[in-house]
Amino acid sequence: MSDTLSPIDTAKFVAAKRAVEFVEDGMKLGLGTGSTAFWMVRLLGEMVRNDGLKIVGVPTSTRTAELARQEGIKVISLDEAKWLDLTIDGADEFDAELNLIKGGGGALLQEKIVATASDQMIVISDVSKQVDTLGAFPLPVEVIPFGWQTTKALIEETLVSMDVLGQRTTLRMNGATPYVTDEGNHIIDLHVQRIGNARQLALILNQIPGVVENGLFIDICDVVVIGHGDGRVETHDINSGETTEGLVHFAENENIFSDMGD
Ligand SMILES: O=C[C@H](O)[C@H](O)[C@H](O)COP(=O)(O)O
Repeated sequence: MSDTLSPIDTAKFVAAKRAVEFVEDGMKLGLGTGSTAFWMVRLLGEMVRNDGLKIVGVPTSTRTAELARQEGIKVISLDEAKWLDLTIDGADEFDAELNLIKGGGGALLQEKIVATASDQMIVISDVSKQVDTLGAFPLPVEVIPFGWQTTKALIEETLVSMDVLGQRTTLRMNGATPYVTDEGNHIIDLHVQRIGNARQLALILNQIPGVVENGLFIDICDVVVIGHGDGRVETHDINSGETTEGLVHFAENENIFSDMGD
């Protein structure tokens, strides 16, 4: 459908384009992180500059804060906002109940705080992230650097005690050094293959000393907008049970594609 974007980027773009239709004047928005959320922030920037949309945004990472400012979106802190109308963010996996794995880009902690402090969370995703059971994507767990090897061992013991299929854990690296999150923490990725009881695992992981937060988002997401490479979008609302389908039209020469940077 698009000569400018690959099918995967088209899918991400159309999901974002449909999701920003939920945004209304005066809203306080949570701004997600990642390659799908990138389009959402770009589109909101256009709406602010061209249509006079009045919003304030609470970013979920330093990357998103920088992009939002570049786009002319007024950025405030969560403490200034206190509560948000809507958060739009990507995900690494989502299931039929709209439970999620997030944190592939390392931003899960701020993302979970921001999404939880929102009346509504919309996930934007390409169709490849839809799964029957969460867990094929390695589950990120944010840990404090102090004693991280002990925390990692405790996480592995927990996986064994819960009989989780696949108990390998790896410290996320950034080249030769451990990856460091915006909060100065590390991330341990859990290669569990399949998470039978995501609700229970999310609770138990957070009880391990040294664990700050895990990437399982349970009962937080309200709506998922799924984009396809041919421009189709599906929207599922978990609260109303409503599902809609449509086609998002966009012009190849939209300004938004002219300075994509990367
Ligand atoms: O930490 C990163 C976030 O949870 C992202 O929303 C998630 O990894 C999906 O990112 P992307 O849209 O780039 O696939």
